[in-house]
Amino acid sequence: MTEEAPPYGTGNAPAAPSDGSAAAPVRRVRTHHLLALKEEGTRWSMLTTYDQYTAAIFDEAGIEVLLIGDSAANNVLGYETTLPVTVDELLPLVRAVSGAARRSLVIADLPFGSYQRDPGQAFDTAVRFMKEGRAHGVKLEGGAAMAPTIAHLTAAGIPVMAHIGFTPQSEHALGGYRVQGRTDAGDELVAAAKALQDAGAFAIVMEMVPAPVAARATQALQIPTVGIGAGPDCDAQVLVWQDFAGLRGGKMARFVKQYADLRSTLLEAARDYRSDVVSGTFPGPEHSFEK
Ligand SMILES: Nc1nc(=O)c2c([nH]1)NC[C@@H]1CN(c3ccc(C(=O)N[C@@H](CCC(=O)O)C(=O)O)cc3)CN21
Ligand SMILES: CC(C)C(=O)C(=O)O
Ligand SMILES: [Mg+2]
Repeated sequence: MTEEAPPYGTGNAPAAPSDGSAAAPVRRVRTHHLLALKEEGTRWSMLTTYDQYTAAIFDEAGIEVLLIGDSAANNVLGYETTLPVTVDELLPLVRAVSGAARRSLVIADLPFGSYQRDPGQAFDTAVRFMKEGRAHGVKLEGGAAMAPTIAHLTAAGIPVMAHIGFTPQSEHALGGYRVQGRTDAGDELVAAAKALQDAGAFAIVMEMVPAPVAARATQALQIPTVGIGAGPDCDAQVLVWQDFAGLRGGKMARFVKQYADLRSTLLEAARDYRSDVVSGTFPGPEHSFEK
């Protein structure tokens, strides 16, 4: 006897395409594919995601890499910055995303304080994200000082995405949310990118870096650069999903382009629903059980 699937959730199983077609076997995006894309001059995209439904949708759309950002701190959990979020808070989100993504590469962001002590601490945290969260790799913030940590993780078979420029976990040391690598600090940024590549990183996020500096780093590296506020010449781009989909209100950073207006859509839907409930229009007979 076959049981019908309940009309909710996915049981965290790989999502079937929304057109109702049978789930065809798909090939997972791998880090070496991203390197090959750079070699052939093809750009690729990354979005943050923190739950199974957005993960399944972005996967179906062909987004090559899904990042469970530590930005879940401010975009999901309601903290002001990324600093307070813990490994235990991020792990269930990582598990939700990796369970729903069939094709996208799933990368977990290591939160503040979970990897900076030494390479051993970074290893322990990365292993938790890969064993318990089923991530395919991790991302960590920091310049050349992170090279030994990246070398240690990659030697253990853990793909590592680096993150330089404006690194939000260091906002108090960097003096706030500002563009990094202006003037002669640009040379330092390119040098750091090379050091992280040499340590084994498979890609490097460059956040809020002047476009010419990001272009120079992109040209100097074999591994792909992933820009966010780093101009048009990076090999890939990343945005926080609530920014790109217009879910959150408020002032957006300059680097955000809004591709939808989900906040307005949901606001209108919630108002309509409430008004139907108050007026007695919902539920109707079609939503009721006669016996
Ligand atoms: N929703 C969201 N989007 C993000 O891009 C994001 C997060 N959250 N959380 C973690 C970090 C923090 N990030 C931020 C936050 C603020 C600015 C910002 O205020 N930028 C201004 C000032 C730039 C300047 O003048 O130097 C801007 O206009 O871009 C930038 C990046 C990027 N990340
Ligand atoms: C913005 C991306 C790169 C990030 O680190 C995050 O969302 O946490
Ligand atoms: Mg982050």
